Amino acid sequence: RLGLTFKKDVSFGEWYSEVVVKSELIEYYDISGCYNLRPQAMAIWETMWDFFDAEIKKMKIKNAYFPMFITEDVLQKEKDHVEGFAPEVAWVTKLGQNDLEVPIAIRPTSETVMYPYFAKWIRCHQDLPLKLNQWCSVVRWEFSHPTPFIRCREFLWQEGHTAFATKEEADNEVLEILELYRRIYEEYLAIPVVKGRKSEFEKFAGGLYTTSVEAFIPNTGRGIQGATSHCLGQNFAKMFEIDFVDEKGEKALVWQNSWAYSIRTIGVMVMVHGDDKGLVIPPKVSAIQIIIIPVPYKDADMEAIFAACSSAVQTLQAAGFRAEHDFGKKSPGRKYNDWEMKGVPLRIEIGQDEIDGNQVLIVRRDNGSKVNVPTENMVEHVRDSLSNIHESLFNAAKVKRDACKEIVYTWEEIHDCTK
Ligand SMILES: O=C(C[C@H]1NCCC[C@H]1O)Cn1cnc2c(c1=O)CCCC2
Ligand SMILES: [Mg+2]
Repeated sequence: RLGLTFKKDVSFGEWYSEVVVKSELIEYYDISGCYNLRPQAMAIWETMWDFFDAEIKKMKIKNAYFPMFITEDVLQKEKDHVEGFAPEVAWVTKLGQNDLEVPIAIRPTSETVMYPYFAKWIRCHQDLPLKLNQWCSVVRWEFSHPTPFIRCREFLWQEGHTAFATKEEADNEVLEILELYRRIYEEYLAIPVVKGRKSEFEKFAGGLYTTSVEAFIPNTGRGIQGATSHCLGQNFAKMFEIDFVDEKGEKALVWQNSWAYSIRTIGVMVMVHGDDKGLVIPPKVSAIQIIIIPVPYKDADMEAIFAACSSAVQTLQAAGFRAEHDFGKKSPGRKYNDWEMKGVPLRIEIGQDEIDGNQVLIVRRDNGSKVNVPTENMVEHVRDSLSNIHESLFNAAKVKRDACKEIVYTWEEIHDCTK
């Protein structure tokens, strides 16, 4: 069946579940809360990964990889706040037919895995700062309604874990990382976010303070946490005895941060920009930025049309764009629907008219605008269109968010803006 059966503004939840599948981002899996991430989604994740990984390397943060399994006694070490999460922790209790003597937890996050070794590796102030990151998946057996990308039982994320000699260094890094999260949302996903500090009640229980970037989902009228950057203070240093001999020869506890963003970013992108024709992918993160489609006609010169499509792809790829052609057997109309469903930002149609006029027809996914462009201006028109698409997606999202933003000065004024 062509197109979506659910309308975004009528049945948002059903629309979301349908569009992530029909756009080929996700395939549902037979374990609730787990999903197959298909190449289109992986390409979006990789684009953000490339940006963030390059940026943290500039900050001299190194990637490592720690085991996913945690013994019970180590996990309980962080008992105060793990208690609150205990139901979410998945345990390995059997190997083959045999029960395990001691059950082993699957990491829901890696503080308890890493920090005993931070204690071992940090002896004196020359060992500081210790700044590690890992790209991995974590498991949290959530019981509330699972949602692809947004609330999964296993999800891809990065988790950064850093240790410093001084609070000042930690405070600075918390905000440097938060700025990178803002950039991921605003510069890559065209989604406006609000930076802020969580209340004592909402902060990460194990930390000193929590900062986050908050996005907004117009269809639910609710904010959503986009990514978090925590200062842990010396809480974990006390718990895991992570101390060092400072310049004065005295023992001191380290100051730590931990920070993460996950594939939830992709879910927010779908929710904010998608429409009733399917996905709308911001150009920076789209695996294919321009799809070129030949438009056959009864007595058209198909050879010339296919050749023009291939050369347009070459030209655009040479200019640094991710361009592909669709020479499939489907009708042009079917192809338009399929690529609109997949959210490709620009479509170029080339038929006999375009051959005769030495031009291309460029169609924008976000606003459906169509324009004939002389072939020699194609590259610069594509460049302008892609950056304009990003801007207009961002501005549209900002207008919707600001319509639901109120500045309040008293607790009484806080109310649900969808009412
Ligand atoms: O994971 C964090 C804090 C921190 N972990 C590392 C990356 C940044 C930040 O998310 C909070 N948290 C959330 N969820 C859980 C735990 C938990 O500590 C521990 C038990 C299972 C579920
Ligand atoms: Mg949770």
